[in-house]
Amino acid sequence: MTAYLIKSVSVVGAAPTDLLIRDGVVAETGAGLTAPDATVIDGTGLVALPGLVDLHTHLREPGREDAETVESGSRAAALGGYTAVCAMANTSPVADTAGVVEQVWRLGREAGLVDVQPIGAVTVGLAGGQLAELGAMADSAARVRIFSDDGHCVADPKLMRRALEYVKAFDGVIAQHAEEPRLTEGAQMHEGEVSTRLGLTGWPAVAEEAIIARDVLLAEHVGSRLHICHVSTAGSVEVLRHAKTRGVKVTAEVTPHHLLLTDSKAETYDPVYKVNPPLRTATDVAALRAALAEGVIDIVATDHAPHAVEDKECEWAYARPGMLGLETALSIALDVLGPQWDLIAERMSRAPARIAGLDGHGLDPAPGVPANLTLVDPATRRTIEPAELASRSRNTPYARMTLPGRIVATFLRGEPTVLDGKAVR
Ligand SMILES: NC(=O)N[C@@H](CC(=O)O)C(=O)O
Repeated sequence: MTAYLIKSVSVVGAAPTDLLIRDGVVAETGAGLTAPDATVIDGTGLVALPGLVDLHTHLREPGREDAETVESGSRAAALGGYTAVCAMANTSPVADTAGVVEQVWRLGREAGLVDVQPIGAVTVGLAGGQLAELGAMADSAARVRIFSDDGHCVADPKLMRRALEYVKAFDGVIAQHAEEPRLTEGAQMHEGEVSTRLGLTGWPAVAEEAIIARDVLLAEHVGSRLHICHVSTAGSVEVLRHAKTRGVKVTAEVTPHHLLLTDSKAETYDPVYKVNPPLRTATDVAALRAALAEGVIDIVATDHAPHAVEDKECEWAYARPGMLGLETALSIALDVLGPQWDLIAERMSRAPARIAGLDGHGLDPAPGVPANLTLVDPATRRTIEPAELASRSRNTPYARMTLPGRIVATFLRGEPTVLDGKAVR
């Protein structure tokens, strides 16, 4: 195993120091380190962060390997500074059995570029009718702790209650896609001034807020852990604030795109901006940013949703919802939050690792800690070219935008997955 000596790097924004990586761990930190056998990396101007952890990634394997595979998604993740991703269950077949979650887990190990932690479905086939084999998935080699029907809401309150009760036994968490389906029938975009003008059916904010309100009360009643996927409205923030004040065990995520883009993008009729939940208003964006800074929203999660060209480059009404996220998330966070490195480390690494219970991840580089880390160059700006992305899909909403920050290197247990901004394999 090669040793790496990173010279003069700022660890999470602190004064520059040297980091020696050896045998999979951070062996030493301090000024003026030497190690004749180590490969030296000049860290001047770079920031070392604990490897990023994504709680919400769609890897599309099994079933839609034309859009993404575990390997291509893992490479995109590593290039984005990630060392662990949680793979959503809406594959084909659905990850609702021990067999499928073990398959995804094994493919992740074989790719070896990030730790892939499968998420299990809450209900059989994501159909919302009966609970999936939560216990078997938890006991499997994949050790599933997060369950989600993401893409679909667990709309039946009784099933949601059962699921919360079930996972409590092993400190699992239900990650809810909060969307009251009766309120979003035929919805194409956020319900508001722009949807009225464009004549597109709206997805009202209340469809999200009503489910979050119901589920924080259920989680409180059961005493179980609830996580809310892709929070998108100012009203949701208020419901979450209330729940947290009451001590409900609820955590929440926001996506990079909901922190940056608004429903005005729909005016282009370019389906690259079609996503679930939809892009909202500038007021919502401001509330989400404030909630993230304050901690009412715990984490940034990408909702990386790759889609094949034929599913995106068509009429708006027929396009699938979803956007790429892994290779641009850190840049968007830097753009939105500025160089608040401790906040970025907390919201994109430490907190998601805690929620997912991922050992060895989300730990600041320090002696003895597994060397899962990423090196960021905050001074470089780069222009996003879809053709250059490692993802198999091209549906990035940031095409040809110039964004701050470049991932220079990523290490997974001491081995580089990215060096000089390029995937090692
Ligand atoms: N977020 C998205 O817009 N799409 C997700 C699932 C979903 O609809 O939430 C996907 O799997 O493509």
